[in-house]
Amino acid sequence: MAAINSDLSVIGYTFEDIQAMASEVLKHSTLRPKIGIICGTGLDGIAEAVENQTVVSYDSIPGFPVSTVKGHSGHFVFGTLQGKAVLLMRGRLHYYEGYPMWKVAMPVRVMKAVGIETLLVTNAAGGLNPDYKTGDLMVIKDHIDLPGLTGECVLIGKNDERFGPRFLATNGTYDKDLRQKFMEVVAEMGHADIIKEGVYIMIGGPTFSSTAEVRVLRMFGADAVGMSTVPEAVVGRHSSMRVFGVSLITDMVDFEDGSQFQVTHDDVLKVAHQRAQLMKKMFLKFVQFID
Ligand SMILES: O=P(O)(O)O[C@@H]1C[C@H](O)[C@@H](CO)O1
Ligand SMILES: Nc1nc2[nH]cnc2c(=O)[nH]1
Repeated sequence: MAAINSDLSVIGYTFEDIQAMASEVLKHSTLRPKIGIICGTGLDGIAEAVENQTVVSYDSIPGFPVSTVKGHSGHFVFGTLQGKAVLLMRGRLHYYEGYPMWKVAMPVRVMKAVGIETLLVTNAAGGLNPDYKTGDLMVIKDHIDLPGLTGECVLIGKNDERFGPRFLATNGTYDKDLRQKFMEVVAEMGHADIIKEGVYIMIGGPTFSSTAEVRVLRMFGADAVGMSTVPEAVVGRHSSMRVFGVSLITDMVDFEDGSQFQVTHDDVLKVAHQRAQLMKKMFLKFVQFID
């Protein structure tokens, strides 16, 4: 009798699958971007600033999963930002939507096959660090892959070395120069007061964390909690991309027992929309410095 799970080929897309999807995406534009941007929940305002846009809907790419979450519209946008060719993902995939972890970050492999070398990732997150406030931005200096630590690492499954190495060091995932440049840009724009640098912890979601859980997350050393980004950043590094991530703090978690405040997805979207224009301006300045 065959061993259970002996067919490892069912885990993951093949190199050829990814190449085929990338070719499909590339058919739609003559641009060959090296900068890729993944827009977090409600944070796709940056797409408005993209000039010479070509939109490629995920559902038009054979085999490509679709986004199902409010605030994630589900298409790639080719175009230029400050004259630089970019490829945006308006809509990401989350583990809690029911996708296996290896599928959640497969668009990053497609981006790599398209030619992306620098990956900029945004997300909406809850603030755990008591020095933060709603509306702050946290440049991600490191992450805690809670699903990964508990056996749901995005790189689990058969490894094709053409994607990257079997074993990956994930310290230093977030590019130091890009982090520094973003902080400088924001400070020059007069917003040094809202910019922080910290550790993002990924939970599987879709539940927002309980009071006991947020205490644990803080004890682990995390400054913000969210439900995405880490698989994308890990696959980005696995693909030898330069990775940058920034979290918008959409709410502050409450550590007190009996707290009446309960965050909702609409609260997250509201703060994301309030900050959309500012984030757009920051990214417009930031991309100028990316080679
Ligand atoms: O895609 P991101 O991580 O920005 O989305 C956050 C986390 C959940 O998907 C959602 C919760 O409101 O926002
Ligand atoms: N509290 C909290 N707020 C969020 N905003 C976006 N994601 C999250 C999360 O996981 N927790």
